[in-house]
Amino acid sequence: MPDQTFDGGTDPAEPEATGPTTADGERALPPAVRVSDLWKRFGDQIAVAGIDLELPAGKFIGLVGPNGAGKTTTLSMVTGLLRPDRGTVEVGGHDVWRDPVAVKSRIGVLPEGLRLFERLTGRELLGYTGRLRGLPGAEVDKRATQLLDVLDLAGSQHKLVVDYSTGMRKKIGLAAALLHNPEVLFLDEPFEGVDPVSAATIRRVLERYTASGATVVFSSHVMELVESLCDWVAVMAAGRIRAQGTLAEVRGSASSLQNAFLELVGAHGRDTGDTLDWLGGGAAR
Ligand SMILES: Nc1ncnc2c1ncn2[C@@H]1O[C@H](COP(=O)(O)OP(=O)(O)OP(=O)(O)O)[C@@H](O)[C@H]1O
Repeated sequence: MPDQTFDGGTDPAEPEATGPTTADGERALPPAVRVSDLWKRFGDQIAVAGIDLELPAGKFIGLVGPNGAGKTTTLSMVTGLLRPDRGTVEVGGHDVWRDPVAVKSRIGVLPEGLRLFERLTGRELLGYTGRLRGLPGAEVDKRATQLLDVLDLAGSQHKLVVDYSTGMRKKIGLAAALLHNPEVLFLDEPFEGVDPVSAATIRRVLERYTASGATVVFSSHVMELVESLCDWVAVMAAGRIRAQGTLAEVRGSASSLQNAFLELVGAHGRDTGDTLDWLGGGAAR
């Protein structure tokens, strides 16, 4: 359990600690997330086509793929927001659809298209979220103060969420997702629309969180970011997993994750030069 993250006590909603890896990292932990034969179809569109994933505990995990690959659909099913057509998902050994309460007490989620209670202030939002999570009021106050401070939102804590910028919304959403000290944190595009200063802040918080034994799973298109942050990567394209493993395994002999990614999704050397021959100052209007 990553309790030292915010100097918090153990979460009363958490019945037992999973325990971090040993200093030498030798002790094998059960996977944080296990996905088996997961499918989702929207009409004629197969968004997720039978994926299997085993996401190791205590790692910073990147789920990458081109637009429309099925990342959001996968994360929505894994976090219990969208019912799969077929397949199973386990978080910490608990089935997401058979045992949703056990799973939801162990996870934090920053979904795509984050919906927040807009007419609350940032501070009120955290207070409300903490009480919904069953935390005592004094503990919620303490953790909220620390999170607002660390995420550089203390000066805006009494502003209504509706008046927050995109980056501030991501940060207050992240604070709400972390408040109950989850074992696994799922983030859909956490750095999109976030300025470099805020991105560095978010990054520091997440690095500290994983260093204490917790697991972060995040989706992104930004390969440099994934390469610099993640220990473990899953590459998705057209609803399937093309590769999964440590960063070194997925990168293979390619010079960068970006190049490995382009190979894996079949986009290397794609030519646009001839098709757009009308585009540019020298071309006929
Ligand atoms: N509610 C829905 N109804 C119909 N089709 C959907 C729905 N949600 C997703 N899809 C389709 O499923 C496929 C996967 O979409 P998804 O949003 O999971 O991809 P993604 O990898 O998250 O993409 P992006 O990186 O662009 O956010 C796409 O073809 C998309 O159009």
